[in-house]
Amino acid sequence: MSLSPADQAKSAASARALTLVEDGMTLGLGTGSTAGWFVRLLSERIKRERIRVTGVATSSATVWLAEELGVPLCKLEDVERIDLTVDGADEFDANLNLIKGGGAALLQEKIVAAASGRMVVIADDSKRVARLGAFPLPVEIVRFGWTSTRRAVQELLNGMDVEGREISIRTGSAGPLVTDEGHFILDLHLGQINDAPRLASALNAIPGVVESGLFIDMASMVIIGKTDGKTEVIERVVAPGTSVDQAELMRNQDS
Ligand SMILES: O=C[C@H](O)[C@H](O)[C@H](O)COP(=O)(O)O
Repeated sequence: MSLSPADQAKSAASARALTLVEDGMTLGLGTGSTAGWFVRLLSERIKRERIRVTGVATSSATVWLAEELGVPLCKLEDVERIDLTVDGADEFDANLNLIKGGGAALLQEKIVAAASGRMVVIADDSKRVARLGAFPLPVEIVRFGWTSTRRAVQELLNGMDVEGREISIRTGSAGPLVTDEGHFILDLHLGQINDAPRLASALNAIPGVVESGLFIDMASMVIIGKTDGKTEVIERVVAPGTSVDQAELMRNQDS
């Protein structure tokens, strides 16, 4: 079966991430089309090599896919720690900060990433940006009083160093889309975010905001799949959680 260039890139990044998986690991399984490739390749390796790994899914969609493919799952509440999480992203920058949540799974994804020893992002080149913000930033909010929360987010944006300030409520087939955790999603059309860590903290301080799709200092590696099947790895040398200013990034070209 010949793959489209996009799938070739996603599968190359996923195959490279799979080399980080060791027998006995507990794995965070991300959500989205790229993470879906990883789950598929993982399932093939489990069958081929009989490795024993357990997955913690980050959405109902990933639970469904993993169960369909025979990848063993457990709940996050049943494990003390996740060894490695592999997930996609909507954007990443040179500091390995991310925008996630295009598929509405940002909350479980962030909880799982935070519980992981290591978060590895798999992506194609289209996700690489000089500054985050061209992709609308998803913000998960509770349904109660959601218009008040939207107003508070709007007021916050008026004082923030961003290019655009439009906010939309994400809709599904029957009104506002409801996430796996029962919340709504606001999409913030910001164009360019000039201080992502500051915006992330300020959003999280608004009552009614559950989480934003800004993943700051959480990823330790981004694997970029290319349409020719090659990969490029960008790795954070210092431990995740260390400030961006101190982070030294290392680039490797792979074949
Ligand atoms: O909520 C969805 C996730 O954050 C996805 O990982 C993200 O949207 C990237 O998805 P894809 O790999 O399909 O571009």
